[in-house]
Order: sequence, then C-alpha cells, then structure tokens
Amino acid sequence: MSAAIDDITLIIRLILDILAVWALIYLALRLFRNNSRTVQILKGILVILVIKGLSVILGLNAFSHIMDIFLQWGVLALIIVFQPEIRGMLERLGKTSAIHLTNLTTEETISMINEIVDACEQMSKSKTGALITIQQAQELTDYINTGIRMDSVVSSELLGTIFQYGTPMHDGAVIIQGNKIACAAAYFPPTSRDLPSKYGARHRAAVGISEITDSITIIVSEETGAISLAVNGQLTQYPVEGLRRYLMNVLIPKEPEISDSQLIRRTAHSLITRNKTGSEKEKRKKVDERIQPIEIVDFYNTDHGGKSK
Ligand SMILES: Nc1ncnc2c1ncn2[C@@H]1O[C@H](COP(=O)(O)OP(=O)(O)OP(=O)(O)O)[C@@H](O)[C@H]1O
Repeated sequence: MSAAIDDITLIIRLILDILAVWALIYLALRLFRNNSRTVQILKGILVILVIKGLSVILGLNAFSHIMDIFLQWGVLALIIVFQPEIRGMLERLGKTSAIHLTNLTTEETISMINEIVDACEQMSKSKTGALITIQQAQELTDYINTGIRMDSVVSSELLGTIFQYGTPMHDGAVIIQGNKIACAAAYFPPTSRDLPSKYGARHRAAVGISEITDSITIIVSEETGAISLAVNGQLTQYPVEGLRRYLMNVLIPKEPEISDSQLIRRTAHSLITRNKTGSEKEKRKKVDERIQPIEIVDFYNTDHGGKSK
C-alpha cells in the first residue's frame, strides 16, 4: 500500500517537475520572442555548442576546454545582455498588481487627464514631438533620475512648453507621478524589438519602457502628429477622444460600491437607452468610433506593417 502511495507521489512530483520546466521555457520564449537580438544570440550559442561537440568527438581537449570557458562566461554575458528584460520580469513578479498608489481624488485625476489630453491635442495639431510617461504601481525613480527633476502640477501649458522644439528640456520624456510632473528630459532604454520602419527613436523608447514597467506612455509624433500609447510592450494609435477614454478607464479608481439610488438611476438610464430610435443608435455608433484605436502595431506580425483596425 505504502509502495503504491510512494509511486503516486513520485509520478505527481515528476509531472510537477515537467510542468515547471515547461512553464519556465514558455516564459523565456514569451519574453524574448520576435527579438532579432535573441535569435542572433541563440545562433551564436548553437555554433559554440556544435564546435564544443565536435572538439569532444575529435578528442581536442585543449580546444574543448576553451569552449567550456566560453560557455561559462556566456551565461554571465546573457545576464548582462538581457538585463532590462530580466529586471522587468522580476519587477513584474514583485509588482503589487494595478493598485493605485497615488492619493488623488477622482476629480483631481480627471483634471490631470484633461490637462494631458489637451496638451497632446495641441501638440498633435502643431506636430510637436512629445513623450509622456505616467507612473502606475511600479516606481520609475531610476528613470526620473536620468532626467531633469521637476515637481510641478500637470498642466497643458507646462507640457506644451516643455516639448516646445528648441527648449532645453524638449528632448527625452516627461514622467508623471500622481498629478505632478516628476521630471523632464528622461532617458528610457529603447526596445530591441523590430518595429515598423516608420517608428523612430521616440517610439522605440516608449515601447522600451512599457516592456519593463507597468507605466502608460503617450507619444505624439513630430512627423505626423499621431498620438499613440505604449502599454505592456504594445503600441496603439488613438484619436484624441480615444486617448481620453483610455486614460479615464485606467487611471480613475473604480467605484467601491454603488448606492441604491445610483442603481435605480442606472437601471432607468439603461431602460431609456434600450428604447432609443435607430438614428440615435447611429449617432452613438459614430461617437464610439472616435474612441476606437486607429492602429495597433502587431509586433508578432512578420511583415512589421502593423495591423489597422
Ligand atoms: N531613449 C530615449 N529616451 C527618451 N527619449 C528619446 C529616446 N530616444 C529618442 N528620444 C526622443 O525622441 C526624439 C527623436 O525622435 P525620432 O524622430 O527619432 O523618433 P520617431 O519615433 O520617429 O518620432 P517622430 O514620429 O516624432 O519623428 C529625440 O529628440 C528625443 O526627444
């Protein structure tokens, strides 16, 4: 009987072991996939392994020993090369979910969002390049330290002035903590992924910071005036109202509980909207289109053309 239990325990342990290794390989592939640098490095490792195998078969002991040293140092080299990805992964593991760490009230958050969106709208019209990162649960202190410290309440005028071409702080990113501009001219590690060629250094930097932190980054293109968001390593182009809606959805703390009177009001509202006429529905559809993404850049698409919505 006890032998049977031992066997079952052994089988469960084996299955768990295989699952754990499988999960590790899956995570590593997910982290590094579609990254041309990774493919090159993997090819390099493969070449060294083949040479090492050949040297063992042919009995070239000294050469085989040198290959061993290469492989040992290779692990260290990999850790250094993939430092941003590994660091991002560890930070994500230790992340305290999307808890809003700021003490902003809903009104303050809405006001901040409106200031940011107004600034982006103006900069989009005047084709002023901008990079604005909003801190979420993960601290961005390391990146704030690369820029010029500020501690000013977010306003559209200030953002417009910072990114005005030719001013000392227009290069680099603005980082927002709470409703304050923590710094300007910050430097982000650019992504190593293959981006469509129409995107340059600014977009690379935005995708880079979104890969290693949970921050939200807004990019205004100097070339086209297009407004994009970089979140979780994905780039999405939005119309102005889409940007506002996105920020409202993500940054405004969720209502804890709705009261009975609110519930009655919402039910009444949904009953009224259910009886809307066709033309009113059409109008609603039109309004909704203004908040739809214009383009989502699909990094896993091999032609790198991005996919349009
Ligand atoms: N690593 C970085 N971190 C922060 N800001 C950066 C970084 N790299 C570039 N930038 C900013 O991007 C500007 C250059 O943008 P560039 O024109 O190359 O990018 P782009 O993605 O083509 O954007 P645009 O559509 O605005 O031309 C720099 O002047 C600088 O302000």
